[in-house]
Amino acid sequence: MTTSRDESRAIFDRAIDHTRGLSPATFDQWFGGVQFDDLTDGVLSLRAQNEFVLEWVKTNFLPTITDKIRELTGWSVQVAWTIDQHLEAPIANVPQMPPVRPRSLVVRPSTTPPTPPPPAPPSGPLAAEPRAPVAVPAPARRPALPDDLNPKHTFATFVVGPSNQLAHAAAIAAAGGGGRRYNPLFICGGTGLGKTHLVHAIAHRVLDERPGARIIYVSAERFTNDFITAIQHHRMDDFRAKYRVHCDLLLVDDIQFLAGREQTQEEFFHTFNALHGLDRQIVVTSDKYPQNLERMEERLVSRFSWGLVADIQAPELETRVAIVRNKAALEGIILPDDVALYLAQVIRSNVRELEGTLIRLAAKSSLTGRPVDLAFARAEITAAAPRAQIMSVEDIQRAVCHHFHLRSIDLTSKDRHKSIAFARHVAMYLCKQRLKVSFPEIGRAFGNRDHTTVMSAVRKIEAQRDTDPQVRAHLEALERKLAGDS
Ligand SMILES: Nc1ncnc2c1ncn2[C@@H]1O[C@H](COP(=O)(O)OP(=O)(O)OP(=O)(O)O)[C@@H](O)[C@H]1O
Repeated sequence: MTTSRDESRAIFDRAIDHTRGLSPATFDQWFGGVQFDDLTDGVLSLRAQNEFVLEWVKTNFLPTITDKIRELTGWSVQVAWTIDQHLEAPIANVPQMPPVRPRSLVVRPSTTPPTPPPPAPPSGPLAAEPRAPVAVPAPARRPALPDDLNPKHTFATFVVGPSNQLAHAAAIAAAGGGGRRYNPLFICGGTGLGKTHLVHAIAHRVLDERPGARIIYVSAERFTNDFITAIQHHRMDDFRAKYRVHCDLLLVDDIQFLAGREQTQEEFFHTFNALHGLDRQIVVTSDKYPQNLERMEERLVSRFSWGLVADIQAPELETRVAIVRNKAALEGIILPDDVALYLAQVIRSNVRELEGTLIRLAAKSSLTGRPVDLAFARAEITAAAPRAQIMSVEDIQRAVCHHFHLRSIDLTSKDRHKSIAFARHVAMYLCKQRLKVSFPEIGRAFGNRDHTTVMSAVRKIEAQRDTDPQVRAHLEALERKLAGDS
């Protein structure tokens, strides 16, 4: 099939619109450095401003674009690239400033009007910079909070329990609040467990106590986009000054986003070294332990472990109850104790979900005029949540016993017979997979075993799942059973 230039441009535009729709802000950042040349008989000719843009677009966007073109035309698309520093008609118009509201906060020291500088500690990461003239004036009092720093995420609203107390204490120390300070502080844990909350709390605390402190709070994605914009606009000096010099406290959320982004990792490595060398506090969050970060340079991984790695586990029942009560009080929701307990019992996987359910119940209650009582909560949750979410450890134990023809007491007993131990390990693994309860909680439910026993059981089954077809078959059968039964 041969197409006219207009037709091929129209096809390309449709593919591009589709791709832009998936992530408009990121798209515009990148496609300001790409130009369409031609699309003829399955050969797509593109121009990139530099190699870096080319690589990024090729890795992150091209598959979506070429898939869409294939869908529209049936062509199996080949891409021909040219490097051209001076693009005449880039696909996206790049504004002078990054196109999205930066998910970062930079607080610069106050210079005008002259006000007494905030009391600075004699030394340490948050000590005032030598009084270099700074171009951007900032308010002398605590600056207004940007949207991306949630005003509710403070230490005061964070409920501390065994699952998060180390991370909490370390966060307080990182904010200069006493205790041994670790640099970097690496906070890791599953989704919705309070990592971002703690990082915001650090920023709030520092801003309260030292309004002049220069804090950068940034997601790793934002850091990446800033970096790219700086490269595109030849503003690397500004970028480096911002991150390496005019920064007393660097808070980076979701560092796992840097996976496989080698050049950004390299830049972050140097940023890290510069700040660490000046003893400026660095706090990083991640959904994984440093050593489990994939496609991350070894030297970065090792630096992440230089200070303290503090993990957050799924909260225990008591903490969940406290969180849900706290949230209700903050939102002005009247929540009877039995409903708080019920919610905490059935929603274990993450706090975000727990909070979301509470808000949903409150909204439904005000719409229907029904009070949030136990019957109402039960009915709503059963109707709304996928049943897998409200499955309990006991449900999994029951399913495993049924599958392996065991009695439930076998799983909690001290019996080390091979077949019983294997079934027990499988049950522990499924609890970790499906319920996201903490290792200690699982240990308690399996005859008060130590959390390290659970961790090793889970690891064992993970390894066998990948190598042993029989184990995989058991797991698949159980997964099916749980999906059907639950
Ligand atoms: N211990 C806690 N006390 C009070 N609120 C909490 C606690 N843990 C989590 N939350 C709340 O749960 C919600 C999700 O937390 P947060 O956004 O910090 O999770 P996260 O670990 O950063 O997740 P993700 O990795 O998905 O970004 C927030 O509203 C937060 O305030």
